[in-house]
Amino acid sequence: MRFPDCGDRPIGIYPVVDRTEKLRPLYECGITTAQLRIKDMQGMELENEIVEAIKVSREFDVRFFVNDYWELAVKHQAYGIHLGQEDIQEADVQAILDAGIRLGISTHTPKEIDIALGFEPSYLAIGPVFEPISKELTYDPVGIDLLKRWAEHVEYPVVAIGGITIDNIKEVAQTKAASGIAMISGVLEGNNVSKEKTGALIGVFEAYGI
Ligand SMILES: Cc1ncc(COP(=O)(O)OP(=O)(O)O)c(N)n1
Ligand SMILES: Cc1ncsc1CCOP(=O)(O)O
Ligand SMILES: [Mg+2]
Repeated sequence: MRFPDCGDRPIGIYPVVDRTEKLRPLYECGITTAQLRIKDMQGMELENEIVEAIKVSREFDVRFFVNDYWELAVKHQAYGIHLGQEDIQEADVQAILDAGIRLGISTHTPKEIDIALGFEPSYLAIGPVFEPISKELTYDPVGIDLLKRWAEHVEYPVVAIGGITIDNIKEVAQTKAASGIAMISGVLEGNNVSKEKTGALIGVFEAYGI
């Protein structure tokens, strides 16, 4: 079932945004992987957001993932889809594979890692590394040591997520366990993209990451 990989470059700093308008400033900073995670739209408004996001991501040759809405990602040929543990059980995984679209899966425990490995995904996200800022989770923070230990058993690219900001990213990058480091609030100043923070995050990843 193996899903296509994300290419030779590390996934790198991997912003997760709630609106397409946030993507261009991130791409202008040199971001090469990003995700659109919309929780407050539906219908044509949602589909138009995704179509526009795919368009601007292709313009910058960015590896763009859609969160949750796998049918729209397949319909509009997004680069990839990110699904959670519940979503992956309900999705038509074969249809995603047949469409040649990449698949990222969330994990929070060794059991969930084992489940995700069964899908042979393009990457496997592990989190929350620290206390998450933008999402309430029932899972305890994984921490740096377990991130390293769990990632050792994963032969797919690992993405770390959860509470990661410019203040703590160095210790995550130094594990060299994560091909990608994802965040929601870490690239923002209020509700706007901070090019300064984004550039600093990229600098740390390039200096200490894989
Ligand atoms: C890179 C990355 N990792 C984890 C998540 C969380 O996805 P999911 O479990 O589907 O939860 P929601 O984001 O939908 O609340 C993610 N989106 N991206
Ligand atoms: C969606 C998600 N999945 C695990 S933690 C998280 C929220 C990440 O938000 P932040 O980067 O602001 O902590
Ligand atoms: Mg989701």
